[in-house]
Amino acid sequence: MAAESNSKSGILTLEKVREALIKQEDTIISRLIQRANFPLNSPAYDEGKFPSFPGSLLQFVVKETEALQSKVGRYENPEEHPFFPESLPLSLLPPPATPPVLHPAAGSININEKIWEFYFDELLPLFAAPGDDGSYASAASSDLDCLQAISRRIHYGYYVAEVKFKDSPQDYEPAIRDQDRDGLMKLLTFVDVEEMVKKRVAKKARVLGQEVSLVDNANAKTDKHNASEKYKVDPSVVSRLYEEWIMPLTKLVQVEYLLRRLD
Ligand SMILES: C=C(O[C@@H]1C=C(C(=O)O)C=C[C@H]1O)C(=O)O
Repeated sequence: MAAESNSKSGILTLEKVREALIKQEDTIISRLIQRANFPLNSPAYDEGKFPSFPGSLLQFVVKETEALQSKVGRYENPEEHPFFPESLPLSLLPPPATPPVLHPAAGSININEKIWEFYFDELLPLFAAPGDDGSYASAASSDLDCLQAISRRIHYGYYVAEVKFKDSPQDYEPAIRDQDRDGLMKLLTFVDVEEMVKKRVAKKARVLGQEVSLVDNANAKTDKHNASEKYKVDPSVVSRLYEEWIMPLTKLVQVEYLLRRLD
């Protein structure tokens, strides 16, 4: 998957980086909707359930998919990280010709373990209905699609951090020299932007996840936010995903990157 053009061109502005994050919202929400087409399908996550695989069916799907994607250069993009980095095959393509935009520190910051944990332990049960319809391969591929979109969004924090640093090195450098995590967190946090993000993603979940029918529903016409209206993924879950996990982890990536930015 190609990185957005701003990450390749070297002309990084906060506006462009934020535009890229906004586009990624659509991808994340569409993928959650896709996963919600299947019930939880818990046997896909049981280790040893299928003797043909060493771990769970899900782990098998993720490892095999990542091996293939690694060979075609997916992980040459700094914002793309594998969930199983151990013994991945190398890319068969020549390295990217464009000069790197980021400090090399980006390569050593991978918080996919945290992402994996919250996705399976907390998020998935909030939007996948209980039950088992036997379509384990589809559910597992769909999980990987969600995980990759969320991971990419969170690790995009490198670009956010880089552009904020370049815009005001005089503010960031003292905090970096003091290795002051709290100070950096304060500098890079924009509460009003975060509030807008939460509202926008809930709205997108309402628009992208509405049931479309040829018959007009009188209630839907008069009350767009009717509580009885059914969405494919609950908009409040999407808003919570951003509030509790995506935005805090994007900021964690920013802090980790900035702490190493002067190395
Ligand atoms: C990503 C940014 O940094 C922080 C994290 C945000 C996010 O993850 O959406 C939003 C606002 C900031 O507090 C930004 O400023 O756009």
